[in-house]
Amino acid sequence: MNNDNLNPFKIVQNQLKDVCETLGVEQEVYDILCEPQKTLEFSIPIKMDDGTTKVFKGYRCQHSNITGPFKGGIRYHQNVCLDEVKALATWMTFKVNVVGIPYGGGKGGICVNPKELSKHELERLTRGYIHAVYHFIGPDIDIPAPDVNTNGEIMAWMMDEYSKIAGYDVPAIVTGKPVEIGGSLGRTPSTGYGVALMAKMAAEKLNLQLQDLRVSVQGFGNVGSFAALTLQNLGAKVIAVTGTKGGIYCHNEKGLDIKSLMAYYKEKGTVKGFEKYTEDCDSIQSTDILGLDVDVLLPCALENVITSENASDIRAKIIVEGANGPTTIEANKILNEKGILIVPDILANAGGVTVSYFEWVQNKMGYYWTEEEVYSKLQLIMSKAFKEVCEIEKIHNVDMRTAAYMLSVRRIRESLKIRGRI
Ligand SMILES: NC(=O)C1=CN([C@@H]2O[C@H](COP(=O)(O)OP(=O)(O)OC[C@H]3O[C@@H](n4cnc5c(N)ncnc54)[C@H](OP(=O)(O)O)[C@@H]3O)[C@@H](O)[C@H]2O)C=CC1
Ligand SMILES: O=C(O)CCC(=O)C(=O)O
Repeated sequence: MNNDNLNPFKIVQNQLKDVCETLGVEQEVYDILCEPQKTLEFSIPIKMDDGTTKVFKGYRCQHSNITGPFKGGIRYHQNVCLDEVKALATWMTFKVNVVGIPYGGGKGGICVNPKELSKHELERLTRGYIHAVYHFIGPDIDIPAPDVNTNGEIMAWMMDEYSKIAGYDVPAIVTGKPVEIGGSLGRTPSTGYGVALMAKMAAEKLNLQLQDLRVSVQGFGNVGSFAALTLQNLGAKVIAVTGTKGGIYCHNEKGLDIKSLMAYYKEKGTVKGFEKYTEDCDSIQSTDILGLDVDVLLPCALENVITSENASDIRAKIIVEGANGPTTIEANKILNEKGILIVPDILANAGGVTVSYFEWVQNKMGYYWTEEEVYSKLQLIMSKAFKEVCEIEKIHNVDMRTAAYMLSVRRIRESLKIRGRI
């Protein structure tokens, strides 16, 4: 029986409460940020391929636009619910303010297992979602993007449907679009790239050499795969990867060949079975990933995977949270006591929204940057945020998560003050 608080919205409210107390800010800061500004909950009926009609539950939550338009992804998953969407939207507000980009926080989702839908059903569902939120979102109001089980193709359908209703092309309505229709170079790998960059900076902080690092990755979707690839390109060895159906572990000194694993995943939709095609590789259970003997652990799947029940098994020196909310509050305490360095989600996975911001800026200018420009601007923003968080960590003798929240809440408070809201 797990006694951890597993409600992500309660978790983020607790995180906010703690940081407001640590900073000693006005009660109004907590009162304004502890609930979203607006949340839309709706039904999306769609015609299935067999002629029947099914109704899906959809959400879009606008947590705060005090520092800019609401911004955040849309998740398609069978566990999507109101409190999860509210939590993810709230984390977005803190995330954009850690990296200092001019956005607020939002998030959306549909309660659906997209793997059970045909491509045509998925397209109708996506277009139905846009019909439901059309009057709620806008390129200067609330800008969706990809999250779990959504991708460039889905963003293209969203942009197309919004533009059809508007009567003209509105590329800046979503980010994470294919480059052919106004997407930014580098957006697809950006979250994983940023996670890898944060792992590199965390290793440097502990005086560890990248070449000596053994890395494990939970989740091999957009974030996990590009984090693994980037770390391998930087010289680290990725020795284990898992997904929902199981995973793989590599015994040799070189680690997994991530490019081949990505090609395998693209074809099969799972990492399971890759061991049959690779030397020195075994299959492992999904749950085995956390306790492996590695230097760096990258949780890149879902919330609440590191709990008080498994935190003491973790042997990594560094955890870089690619996923949003992978660590419960109770587990965080155990990991801190063990002296594990955690780069928190609101910093670690901010590379995605940062390049989304670049995409939106490029859409507004109608002028597009090279990949090198995108990556160099991303590196500047993320390494600056990492250093600012470390500075607060040192001055206040707190962990990196608390420091990241302190940096973010201070910035939001400043905006509230200047705008005359408090
Ligand atoms: N996409 C983005 O730009 C951003 C995403 N994030 C966060 O990163 C996380 C991952 O998102 P993303 O990569 O986009 O999502 P994807 O849908 O691309 O991939 C999700 C991955 O997680 C795996 N997974 C799900 N549940 C489990 C589990 N219990 N154990 C092991 N693996 C599991 C899936 O396995 P399988 O392969 O078997 O389906 C899949 O590989 C989420 O928390 C998301 O909110 C954060 C910032 C930006
Ligand atoms: O790219 C974006 O706008 C948001 C990505 C996202 O949903 C996240 O950072 O969790």
